[in-house]
This record gives sequence, structure tokens and C-alpha cells, in this order.
Amino acid sequence: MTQLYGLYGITDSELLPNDETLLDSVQKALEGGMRILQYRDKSSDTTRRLRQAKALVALCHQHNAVLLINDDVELAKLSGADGVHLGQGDGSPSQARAALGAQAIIGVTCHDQLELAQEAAAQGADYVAFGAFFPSKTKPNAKPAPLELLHTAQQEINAPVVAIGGITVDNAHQVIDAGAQMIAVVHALFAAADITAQARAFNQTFNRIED
Ligand SMILES: Cc1ncc(COP(=O)(O)OP(=O)(O)O)c(N)n1
Ligand SMILES: Cc1nc(C(=O)O)sc1CCOP(=O)(O)O
Ligand SMILES: [Mg+2]
Repeated sequence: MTQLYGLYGITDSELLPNDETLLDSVQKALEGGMRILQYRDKSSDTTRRLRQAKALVALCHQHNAVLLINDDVELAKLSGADGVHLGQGDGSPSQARAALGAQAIIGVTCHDQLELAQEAAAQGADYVAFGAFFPSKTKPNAKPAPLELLHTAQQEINAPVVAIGGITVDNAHQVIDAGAQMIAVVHALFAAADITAQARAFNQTFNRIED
């Protein structure tokens, strides 16, 4: 079973606009050691979303990686994905659990608010996500979150903690040192010239030897 730890890649339909670039880029990230992926396509093209989600499930499973679906519990169920990532407007973790079953991985966006994470964990979320820790190219208007929140969350929340927002190979150590078990990355991973090397570099940040 895949651990909820390390690099957590998130796809972006603007950066990866067609099936070929999506699957090719994800394959490269998997070759670099990414074991958690979220399919994030905010469009209403249901045919494309189902086709791409199913293809990503197959590809991720070939590499012992998990595929989570952003926003959409129904798509997670139809595609055979391993779980779902819920924003604050995307339904509750308990509703998602009822739809997807006990084995499903359910993550919840908590912005900069510890209370949202407490609520999500109490409802059975498998991880909680805070952000944005740095200025994000993908979501420039995301509300900033302070690094200290990760320290507090690690101590007080009974679920693994994800950090998101503007994370790069250069700043990843800041959120990891502050308590993040996973780093969720769009641009610095999927816009990289060498996605495999970049995925490897992100995961190495977790393994680096302390001075
Ligand atoms: C791991 C992770 N954390 C946060 C988000 C953001 O979710 P949300 O606030 O619902 O925003 P959208 O991604 O739906 O635009 C995420 N997707 N993944
Ligand atoms: C989807 C998303 N949610 C955020 C939040 O703060 O909740 S930041 C973000 C975008 C993350 O992309 P990048 O790694 O390119 O900054
Ligand atoms: Mg959402």
C-alpha cells in the first residue's frame, strides 16, 4: 500500500492540455518516484475527464502509485480512482466515504485554518491540506498560510499533513521541516524541463541528511 508521504503531484489541464502530454508527463514523474497523483481538471468536459481519469488510474497502478480525483466523488467512483480530494465546497468527507468505501483515500483542503482540519479529521479524512505557503503560479490568488501552522497541525491533527502552494525544490525543505508529510506540487513539477529529475529532486528533499 502506498504511503501518504513524499511528493504529491497534481496535474493541470492548461500545462498538460491533451491526453498525450498528460500521460507522457505523468509517466515521467512516476519514473522519478512520484507515488501520489491528483487529477485536477476544472473543465466541464465530462467525456475527456472520464477518459483521462481512467487512463491515469491504469498508469499510476502500473507504478504502485495512487490516483486521487480533485473535487468530484462521482468521477472518482466511475474511474476506479483510489480516492478524492475535497475542497470546502465539494461535500463532506463522510459523504465521500459513504460513496467510495472504507479503502478510499480522502483528502480535504483546509486553507490556513486548523479548525477545518480538526473537523475533517474527525469526519475520517485520510489527510488534510494547508496552503498557500508561497506565491503560486497555478493559483495566484490563493490565500497565504504561515509555516507555523504546519508545526501546530503536526502536533494537534490526527492525520498526515499536506503543504501546497508555490512549492519548489528550493523551498520544499521549509514546509517539510515545519511538519508537512507530503508536498503537493503543480507548476514546479509539470512545467519542469526534466520532470523525472525534478520528481527525484523533490523526493530527495525528504531524505536529505540533517546538518
Ligand atoms: C492537495 C491539495 N490541496 C489543496 C487543494 C485545493 O483544493 P480546492 O481549495 O478545492 O481548490 P481546487 O484545487 O479545486 O481549485 C488541492 N486541489 N489539492
Ligand atoms: C490547487 C491549489 N490549491 C492551493 C491552496 O492554497 O489551497 S494552491 C494551489 C496550486 C498549487 O500549484 P503550484 O504548485 O503551481 O503553486
Ligand atoms: Mg476543489
